[in-house]
Amino acid sequence: MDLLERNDTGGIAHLHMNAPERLNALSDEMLAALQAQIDALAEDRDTRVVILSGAGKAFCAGHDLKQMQAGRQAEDGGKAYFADLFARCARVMMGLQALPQPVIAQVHGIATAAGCQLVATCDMAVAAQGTRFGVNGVNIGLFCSTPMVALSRNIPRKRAFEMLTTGSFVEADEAERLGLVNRVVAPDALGSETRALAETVAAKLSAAVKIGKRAFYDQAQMPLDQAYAFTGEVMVENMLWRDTEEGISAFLEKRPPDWS
Ligand SMILES: C/C=C/C(=O)SCCNC(=O)CCNC(=O)[C@H](O)C(C)(C)COP(=O)(O)OP(=O)(O)OC[C@H]1O[C@@H](n2cnc3c(N)ncnc32)[C@H](O)[C@@H]1OP(=O)(O)O
Repeated sequence: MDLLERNDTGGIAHLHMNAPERLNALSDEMLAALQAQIDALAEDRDTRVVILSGAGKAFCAGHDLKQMQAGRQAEDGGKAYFADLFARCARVMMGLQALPQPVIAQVHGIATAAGCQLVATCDMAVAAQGTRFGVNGVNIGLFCSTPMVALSRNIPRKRAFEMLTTGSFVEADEAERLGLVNRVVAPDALGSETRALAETVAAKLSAAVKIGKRAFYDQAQMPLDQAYAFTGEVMVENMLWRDTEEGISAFLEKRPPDWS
């Protein structure tokens, strides 16, 4: 059984973390497996949408605490290992955001610490009722500074700060109100609802979704005037495609588009 299973159907790549005995903790091996899939997906022209889920009773419980304790046995107390670990984790998170395809987290059970960071990093998320979200590193004396980057950019500042400093969990309904997840569904409908969202996006003109995803994050870094100038250029490029001409013609002629 692979640590990270991949199943491709209908232009949707489903990545399934499969280390339930450690609640899919982000071990060195799990980070490497995620990075390998990110590298492959970045070059994959057939995949339109990615789903990320976890096996067992939790989506992901953050960094692997057993490996972290082992890492500190090195002569330098683990300094080099930890620096490398957080750099590798950051590369995975930034890689997910930089993927051309939208990534949807399919979340159940618990998503905590770097696991909650994964949810915040994904472009969209669907959660099962009963899922709990936290950044509870502070409970073990480890402030979740790197998860803070994604969390503070995705939910209101004061609520992010409270989660980081109290280590307390947020229930699924509140996660939806905060915008950490798009929707909360019955546990037995989690797979089908996530798949339906993925299929809706996969049915759009993939090239448009892909330049749109890149522009979504790039423009967020810019002052207002630059953001309008930049997104205007993106739209000009998009308008010049034959498939966009076809999409507009199809609308005007009241027929489905026939994209290349
Ligand atoms: C900058 C970012 C930093 C980080 O990400 S640091 C990691 C921070 N993460 C945590 O502090 C979470 C630690 N885990 C927990 O607090 C609890 O778990 C949960 C609340 C998530 C779930 O509790 P429950 O449902 O009671 O499960 P269970 O019996 O504690 O866990 C099942 C098995 O999974 C192992 N496990 C859980 N989390 C981790 C982890 N993060 N790294 C490695 N192993 C983990 C346990 O030890 C245990 O294993 P066994 O059955 O052998 O006793």
